Amino acid sequence: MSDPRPVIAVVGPGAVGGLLAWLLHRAGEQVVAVGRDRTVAAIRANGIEVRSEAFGNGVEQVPASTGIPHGAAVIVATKTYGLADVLPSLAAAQPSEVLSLLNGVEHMATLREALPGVPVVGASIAVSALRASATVIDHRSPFTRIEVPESGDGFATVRALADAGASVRIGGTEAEVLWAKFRLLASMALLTSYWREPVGVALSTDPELTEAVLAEVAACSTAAGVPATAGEVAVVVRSVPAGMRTSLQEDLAAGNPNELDAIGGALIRIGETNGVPTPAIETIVSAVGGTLPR
Ligand SMILES: NC(=O)C1=CN([C@@H]2O[C@H](COP(=O)(O)OP(=O)(O)OC[C@H]3O[C@@H](n4cnc5c(N)ncnc54)[C@H](OP(=O)(O)O)[C@@H]3O)[C@@H](O)[C@H]2O)C=CC1
Ligand SMILES: CC(C)(CO)C(=O)C(=O)O
Repeated sequence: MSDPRPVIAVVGPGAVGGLLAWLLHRAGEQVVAVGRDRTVAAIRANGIEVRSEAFGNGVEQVPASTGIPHGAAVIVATKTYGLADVLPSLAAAQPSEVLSLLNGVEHMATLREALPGVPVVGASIAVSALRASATVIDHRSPFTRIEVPESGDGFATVRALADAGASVRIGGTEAEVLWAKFRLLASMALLTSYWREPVGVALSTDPELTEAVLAEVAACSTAAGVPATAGEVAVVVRSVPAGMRTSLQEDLAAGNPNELDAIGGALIRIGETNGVPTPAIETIVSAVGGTLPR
């Protein structure tokens, strides 16, 4: 007899969460988009619309709620700065599992501390998605790749995402998965935000600064237990399409709340803890946001 499919709650139905909730609902999963009042009201009124070359265009009437159903299998897709606000309701819902798709490396400790006894796994997602409005999502990348560590093998959310059409790869430790994404994201996000240019121009404008950032990111990764060289980071970063922009850059340009602290701040904190100097990253963080960590 096959396992009954659990209710899946997507907490944070923005660009990433909305896209995944839409995909899951289209695939026939029992999915609920869990958000704040205005977004929930908008989804109830309009459904979630996705505009995507990869998946096609369409509206799905995804059920929406401000509360997490008890015992649900949860996908967390808030921004890092929104995580603290959802932790109490997440803990109260006693989820059967929690799959985090947040960018960054510091949030997993926070999640685990709030959810003792709950299976929690940190995965990463490579996708380019942007909200055109509260309920309309532009899926701009031809890919939607989710990297899940070995510990997430068997998660109902992972199986459902794969069945719904996301490209899911399972392998490695959580630290390896999160740092692989973080090394790429942090290098690109800091340089694109500093130069206010797409990746290609941001990497080539000041080669010395670029090399310094890549070396500091690699050194922090190594210090955190996931060895990497600047050369390895450079190969991955240089394989990204030159015209790509990052969500940190977009958020800073729009004056929106942003993940500068979860990206640059985290690297500076990791450097401080491990005796790794991060002068280039500090210069960029000060210049773009003035938000140096405590
Ligand atoms: N967009 C992308 O292409 C990519 C994003 N990521 C990562 O995925 C994560 C989500 O990003 P993204 O989807 O772009 O972000 P969005 O801002 O589009 O969506 C975030 C969602 O989280 C909700 N949220 C934020 N703060 C709170 C809060 N305090 N309480 C409850 N809900 C909250 C928002 O609520 P509301 O609806 O009320 O605004 C929104 O629904 C981030 O860590 C990002 O770095 C990773 C790869 C690519
Ligand atoms: C790496 C990138 C640009 C796309 O996946 C991203 O995660 C972001 O901009 O937040």
